[in-house]
Amino acid sequence: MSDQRTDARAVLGQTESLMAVLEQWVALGWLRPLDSALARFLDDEARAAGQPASPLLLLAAALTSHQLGRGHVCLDLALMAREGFNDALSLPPEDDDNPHRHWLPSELLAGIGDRDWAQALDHPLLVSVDDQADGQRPLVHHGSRLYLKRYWDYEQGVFQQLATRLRPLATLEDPNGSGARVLAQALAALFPVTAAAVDWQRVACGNAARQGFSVITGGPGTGKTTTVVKLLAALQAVAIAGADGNAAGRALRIRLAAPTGKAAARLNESIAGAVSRLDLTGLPEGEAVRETIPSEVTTLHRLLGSIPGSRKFRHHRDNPLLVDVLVVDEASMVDLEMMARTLEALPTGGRLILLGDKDQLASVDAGAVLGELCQRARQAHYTPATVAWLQAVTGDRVDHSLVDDAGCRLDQAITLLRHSYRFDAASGIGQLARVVNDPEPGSPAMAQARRILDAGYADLAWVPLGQDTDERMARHCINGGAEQFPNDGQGRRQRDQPMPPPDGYRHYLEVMRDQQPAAEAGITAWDDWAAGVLAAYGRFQLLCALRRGPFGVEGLNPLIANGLRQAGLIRSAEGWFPGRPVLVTRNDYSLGLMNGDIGIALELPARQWVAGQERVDPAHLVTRVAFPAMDGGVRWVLPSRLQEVETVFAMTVHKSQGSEFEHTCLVLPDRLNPVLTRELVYTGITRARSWFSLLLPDQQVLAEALERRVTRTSGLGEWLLSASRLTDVRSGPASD
Ligand SMILES: Nc1ncnc2c1ncn2[C@@H]1O[C@H](COP(=O)(O)OP(=O)(O)OP(=O)(O)O)[C@@H](O)[C@H]1O
Repeated sequence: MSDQRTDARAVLGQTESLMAVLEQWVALGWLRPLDSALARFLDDEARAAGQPASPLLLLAAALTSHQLGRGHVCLDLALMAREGFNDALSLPPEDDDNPHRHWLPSELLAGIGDRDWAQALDHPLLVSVDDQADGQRPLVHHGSRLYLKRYWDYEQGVFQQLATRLRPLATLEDPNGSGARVLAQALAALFPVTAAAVDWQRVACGNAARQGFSVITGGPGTGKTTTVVKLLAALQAVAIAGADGNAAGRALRIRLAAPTGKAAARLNESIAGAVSRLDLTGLPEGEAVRETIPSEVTTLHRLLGSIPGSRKFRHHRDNPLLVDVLVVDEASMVDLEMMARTLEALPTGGRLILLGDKDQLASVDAGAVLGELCQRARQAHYTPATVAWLQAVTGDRVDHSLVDDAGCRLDQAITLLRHSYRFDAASGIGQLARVVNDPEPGSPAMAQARRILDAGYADLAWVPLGQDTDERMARHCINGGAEQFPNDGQGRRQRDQPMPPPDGYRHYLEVMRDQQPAAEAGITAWDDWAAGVLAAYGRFQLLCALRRGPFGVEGLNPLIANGLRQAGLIRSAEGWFPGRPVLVTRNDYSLGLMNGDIGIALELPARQWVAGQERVDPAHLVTRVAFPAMDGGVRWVLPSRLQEVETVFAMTVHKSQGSEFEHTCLVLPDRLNPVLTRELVYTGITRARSWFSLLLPDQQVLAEALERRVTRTSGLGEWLLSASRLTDVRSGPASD
């Protein structure tokens, strides 16, 4: 051991030795080339300035970059020492089976203490200490955390922006003032039924109306969309009545956005439905309010005006958005950088309302902003002043167990919707999501999940895969696995209508084959057919945790495609075969396609212009990819124009965020992997609307996944929850 420590000292005593270890970690796939390149770059810069950096500092820089690649905003030195270096850094990766590894982080860093870090990080050219972080030094050291400067700036930007907005608006702060009275009337009209229990949707409307920044969070079907539409109606009622301090009678400019095109399209649909269902009869402004609520949802990138080839946007602090209220749905998918850019582009008096499920997987890129903001949502921590205001304005009396004299400003801005209207007590999907997300203390989450899975819920099936794994997976995904559900998936009803049994991929391919228009049919018939195929595709989706391996996208896609070909449902398993579903993996602004959009390749007659009219040419068949258009129609794209797409018979749970499918099937791998966590399983389950099936090669993998939570290192939650940090913004209400 002491020999090893001496060797480790030697590695950390010489830059070239350290760089050799970093290069080896890159070769093993433990670090990204980017991570070691950063260390090399910093070393060159420091040498050029005649102030060489210590190898320990270079190692810290490479590890900070490594952590960013894993979604952590910074490297937490104290946490690393506490949790163990290898665990905190996930090195070696769990799927690493290379027997010839060299150094482990725990071996290199054994015996490195606070003093060593402090000495190493004391480098005036490379590292600023938080309060001088306005310079250009590439790293920022704050407490036990080390940041790349850019991410420090994002975190501080989000913190500062939220801190200034986290206060009651002056026009609404007094519950007896005219603004609050108009709001109370609007809420009474929008929520006419007064139940004995607290109506959390009404509380959410009150809370969100009260301040410049708010979050409405809740699981699937808890009514986030329904609530935000009522909230917008209430805000417009107050604005039109001139009770919000804005120019009298002017309706608010509202914009709705989501992080991906797919999520935007889905919200587009559900918002339009919720707006049309709004009962406005009790509002003095009545129907006039409906017209002031937009139902068009855009992506955040489009809203902010992305500039191709740049991380910058057209809208920023000096060119803010022209909005009074910005609603961002699926906010769990918004990473720290995007949140910083969005807040920066919001005008000073503009409100931001975030909607999302705090328990879903965090964004792929660094940061878990929604999760951090909502850490204390379950216990609410509302102050007596908030509770009194809510009671005066909404009529709801929040239970005393949720009251906290010491609640901070952030707590007051968060509302958790606590009742699912989609999944009642008879829903296995709802029950399973609940125990996976929030198991009762005292017994393993797996035991609780098994109890639900074995309870015979009509909407749940689980299939332990043993022999003939490939064949069973393919059969399940092609035919829908109805026989795995109680009563063979027969006899369920939905809104008093009989419900068809769960589908697999066979369904949309049969729609494609059986409903294909006659060759000479007109353009509309072909468009309607494509829309029907796309809708049918949405009835089933296979989700998996990984990209690689037999249980990842790369193994499952050919497995399913070959199965479909053998079943005679597609004619080829490769290339642009008719029926190939594709997922867009990168935004393509020229085509108007967004990361996450799904299209299907279809064969149809070519179109040509004859005498000023577009006609089909039945003699000439072409392949085009149909994508759903925002207006409910179809957009056709030439396959050759699609550069960044992949077949999507199997989709990772990460990619599925923001989407829902009638029947969702989740397959887990046969061995543990770092991405397998409770959040991943929860997100997979909650993509299911009516049927959920789980394919398990090894139950132990599920058991272990359910015991692991995603933790992301960042300072945002701590900054926002720290009362002392908020004293400067507690000095008084904001002006509107
Ligand atoms: N207060 C309510 N009373 C009765 N039904 C409701 C209520 N609120 C919502 N619903 C119904 O519950 C379903 C889900 O609502 P909604 O789409 O608003 O939830 P969500 O949280 O946005 O869902 P998602 O999980 O899709 O994001 C809808 O059918 C809606 O009409």
